[in-house]
Order: sequence, then C-alpha cells, then structure tokens
Amino acid sequence: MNALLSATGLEFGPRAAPVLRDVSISVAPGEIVTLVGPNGSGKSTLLRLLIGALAPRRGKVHRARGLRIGYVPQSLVLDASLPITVRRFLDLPHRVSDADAAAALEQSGATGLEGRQMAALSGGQFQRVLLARAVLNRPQILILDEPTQGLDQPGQAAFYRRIATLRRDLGCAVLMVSHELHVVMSATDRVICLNGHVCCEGTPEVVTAAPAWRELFGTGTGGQLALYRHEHDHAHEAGGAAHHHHHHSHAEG
Ligand SMILES: Nc1ncnc2c1ncn2[C@@H]1O[C@H](COP(=O)(O)OP(=O)(O)OP(=O)(O)O)[C@@H](O)[C@H]1O
Repeated sequence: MNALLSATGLEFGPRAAPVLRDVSISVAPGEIVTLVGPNGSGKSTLLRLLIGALAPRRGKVHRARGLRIGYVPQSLVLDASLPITVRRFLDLPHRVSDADAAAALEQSGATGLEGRQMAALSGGQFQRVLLARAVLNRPQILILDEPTQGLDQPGQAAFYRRIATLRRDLGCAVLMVSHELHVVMSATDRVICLNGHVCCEGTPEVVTAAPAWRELFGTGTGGQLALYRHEHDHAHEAGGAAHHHHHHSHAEG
C-alpha cells in the first residue's frame, strides 16, 4: 500500500513511563481514520509525532515526498488583547489571496466571516475557521485533533458531514482524534484504538467487537452503536428531528 503517512515502532516519553510504545500506523490516500482512546492515552502526542512537531525516542515516521498536511490543533489560545480578524488570521503563516481565503472559508462552512474578530467567534465558527486555514494548504491529508470539542451534538454531526464533503471535494485523507464514538463510527473508514499502544484497529464493526475495545469503553457502546447504525441506515441527514432522535438513542449506557 502506498501510504501518505506512516510510522513504525514509535516510542515516546520516559522509558520507565512511556507515553507511546511500539505504535505503528499508516494512512492511505483518501481514507478517514479516527483515533480513539481514553484521556492521556497519547492521541495528541501521536498526531504531533506524525506531523513532525515532536521527535520519537525510537521508531520512524514516513511522510510521502512533499506531503501537504492540513493540521487543526486541539486548542489554540489566541490573546484576546491582540485583535485579529478572520481574514488576517488566514494570512498566518503565509499570505493568501482574497479568492483563496474566500474559497477555503466556503469549503469549511464559514462563508463571509472575513471581517469578524477571531475573539468574537462562537466555538463552532472558530473551529470552522481553523479548518479553513488547514484547507488553504490544499492538503493531501487533514489531521484534526478533537475538532468538535465544545460543539453541541448537532454541531458535531454537521462538522463530521463537512469533513466527509471536504474529503470528497479535496480528495484528501483524514486522520482525526475524537471522543464522540457514536458519530465517529458512522463517519469513519477505520478506527484505531490507542492506549499507549494500539489496542485494536479496523473497521468500526471489527473494532467494537474486539475485547480490548470492550474493556476500555464497556459493552454499552456496542448497543448504542447498533442503535445509531440502525437509524443512520434510514438516512436522515439534516433536520432537527434527526438530532433529537439521535440524542435519545445515545443516552449513556
Ligand atoms: N512533550 C511531552 N513529553 C513527555 N510527555 C508528554 C509530552 N506531551 C504530552 N505528554 C504526556 O503524554 C500523555 C498523553 O498525552 P496526550 O495529550 O497525547 O493524550 P491524549 O490521548 O491526546 O489525551 P486527551 O484525550 O486528554 O486529549 C500525558 O500524560 C502527557 O502528560
């Protein structure tokens, strides 16, 4: 397989208490891969190793030659005392044309926000602007670290639909971290469950049946997933009724 991005035998953190041990991963062109795992299981660290922001103690990361990565970090704290408009934010770190900025905003569902102050955006708008900045790089792979953090459930669902559309339009692969298991499962080609090491990986169906998954997330998840899939098969993509419906079927189990 010609992976866009891959890693083998990654080790990170102190030997006595490794954050990651023997982690191998690869992402093929066009696929959507989701990393799941408990807090502190090394998901963000793995993404940062893959983009080259951190160096592993052992192991290797391989990026396809000239690979264009669009990275959306888990959080970005902007100094509210330094005003910056969305348009100027999109010029960081490289200036872009107005046409490219407008196109990226449109692709990210943030049309017309150019003149707004970054500090005045809602959480959902902020995430979409971060996504627009990642899209500007014409990425072959989008790497998203908990992109829907702080969004309500309809907001999350809309965000994942947008990711699917972007994947189709840009032809890019997507590697993301998420805690929203039920939504992720419906929007993902492959799931990798991380807990310092790769516990299990595969299609959503395979992973949720794995004993390691059940240990981490309990058997309730399987039931919720079945419910979600059932509803999802009935295809109600947009509209408040669908969200309402989903909300009920995803009560904690
Ligand atoms: N540069 C670093 N050096 C050493 N340890 C680190 C470094 N960065 C993070 N860690 C540690 O690695 C562990 C995993 O952190 P990480 O942020 O990767 O987890 P996560 O799975 O993304 O968690 P969450 O779901 O809470 O976001 C944490 O214990 C953290 O303190």
